[in-house]
Amino acid sequence: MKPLYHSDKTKQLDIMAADALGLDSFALMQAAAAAIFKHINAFNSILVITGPGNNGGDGWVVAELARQNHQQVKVWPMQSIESLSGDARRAAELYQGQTIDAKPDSSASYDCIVDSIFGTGLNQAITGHYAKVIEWINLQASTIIAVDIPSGLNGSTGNIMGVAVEASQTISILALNTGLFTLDGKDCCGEVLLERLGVDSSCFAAVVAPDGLLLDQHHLVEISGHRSNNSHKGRFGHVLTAGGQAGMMGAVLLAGKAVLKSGGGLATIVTDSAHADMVALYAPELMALAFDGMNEQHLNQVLIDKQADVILLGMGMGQSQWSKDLYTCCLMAAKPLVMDADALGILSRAATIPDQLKVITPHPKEAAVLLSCSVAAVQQNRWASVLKLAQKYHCVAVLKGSGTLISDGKTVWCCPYGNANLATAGSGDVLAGMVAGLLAQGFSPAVASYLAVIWHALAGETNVFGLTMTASDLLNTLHQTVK
Ligand SMILES: NC(=O)C1=CN([C@@H]2O[C@H](COP(=O)(O)OP(=O)(O)OC[C@H]3O[C@@H](n4cnc5c(N)ncnc54)[C@H](OP(=O)(O)O)[C@@H]3O)[C@@H](O)[C@H]2O)[C@@H](O)CC1
Ligand SMILES: Nc1ncnc2c1ncn2[C@@H]1O[C@H](COP(=O)(O)OP(=O)(O)O)[C@@H](O)[C@H]1O
Ligand SMILES: [K+]
Repeated sequence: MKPLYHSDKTKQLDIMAADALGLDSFALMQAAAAAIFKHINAFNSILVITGPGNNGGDGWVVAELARQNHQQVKVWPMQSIESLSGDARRAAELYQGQTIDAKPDSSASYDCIVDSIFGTGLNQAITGHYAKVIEWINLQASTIIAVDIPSGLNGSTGNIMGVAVEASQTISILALNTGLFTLDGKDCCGEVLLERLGVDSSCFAAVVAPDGLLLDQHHLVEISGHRSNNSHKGRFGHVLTAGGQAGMMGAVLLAGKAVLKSGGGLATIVTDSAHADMVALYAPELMALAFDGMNEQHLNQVLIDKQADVILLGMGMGQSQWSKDLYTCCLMAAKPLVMDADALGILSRAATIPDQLKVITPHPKEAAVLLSCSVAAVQQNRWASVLKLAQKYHCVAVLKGSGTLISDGKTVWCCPYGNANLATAGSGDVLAGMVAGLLAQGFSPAVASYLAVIWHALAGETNVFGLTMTASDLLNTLHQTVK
């Protein structure tokens, strides 16, 4: 897994890399620019837009390399050369080519625009002239290559600070920033490429602790690779999936089916007595158990008789007295618990956190309730929010959304896959069922969570349904990613 760093660690990493390579800071800038230049050396016409700091410095060096390569290149500096300092000033002074001092007229077109306005040094919302230039960049049909970070994107959190470049490609230098992969990061970055400059950034990890780890689809081999032929369904766990009050039966059915689709051996739906008989009509492979709010003892007996390995609680459960009874009853069973949806509201008001709670799977609004803050506060720093969730509830937290984050309270894993086609009713219920299904098969809570998130996101991203995809379609395409 590639380490991810908040952007305030960049300077420290730059110094370590320069040391490791035996370079001074200007030679490091030249090395960074040479690595970026490899990605633009085939374009005919290039406009490099440079900012006030070292990100701009990179741009000036790139432009000079393009000029020496006989490409048509112009620099549009956002600041006069005299106002620059340090390495950026030196880079600008070494540039021998043309500059422009205003927006190109509409007849001029460039195959490629290099965005080297701001990188890790962005420290406030972009306004005024800079904002207008970024808005202009986003209207161009050119290939837009962002140096290090798309200008305007907060490299740590993935928030757009006023306005941000929407790049075709982002070429990160030395290490990847956390903000490239969550919230607005994915929309701003396009394809993310890492240029290590010959330094293995994993060797930094012992000195500068990463703020996150980037998940990779290769982890999915862990799912299909662990089954012996001489095994039976009892070996793959039994999940009790509890919820589904009137009008929301579908949620618990999707979750229960996802338990089986993700390889769980047995799945029982615990639901309102009014619908329990309908479960088999939806999916005959599911078992059903009626809960009428009064017979806790009966449910407990079943939990023991059926030897449920995991309880998944909350999908379509509501917040009524029946819901609270079901919550209480499921907790009495003292089985590993996964909580989603309505169970999270009850958990947020509960006097105690159950010891057996293993995983919570909130979307940002549910996370806000769990952390007693606003949705904006959760999203303002998803990295800090997921850590807080895991630490407060002593379990693995899955903070869903674009760039889902998973944490066990120490490490944060980030899933770079998935797209907005997953923003469809019930897709979170499918994810919760997958987490529980993998947990029941013996994966640890953290591994079950991140494997389910990768699998779910890839299935959503790669299936043929596109935006017509429903949660049921998603269930039916899981096999295309893992068999
Ligand atoms: N040797 C190295 O160091 C290497 C560095 N490398 C490259 O350097 C980048 C980091 O460089 P950096 O630290 O200079 O930051 P960068 O993003 O260029 O700009 C900071 C400037 O922007 C200004 N500013 C900030 N926000 C603003 C706003 N909203 N509106 C207006 N102005 C704003 C801020 O002003 P200040 O607030 O300080 O007055 C300051 O002047 C990194 O991403 C990588 O590309 C590589 O070459 C490898 C070697
Ligand atoms: N824009 C997006 N990009 C990637 N994944 C998304 C996006 N929007 C939603 N998702 C994923 O879809 C699922 C939606 O879950 P949730 O909001 O709980 O929906 P529901 O309650 O309808 O099941 C989560 O796994 C979430 O990460
Ligand atoms: K940039």
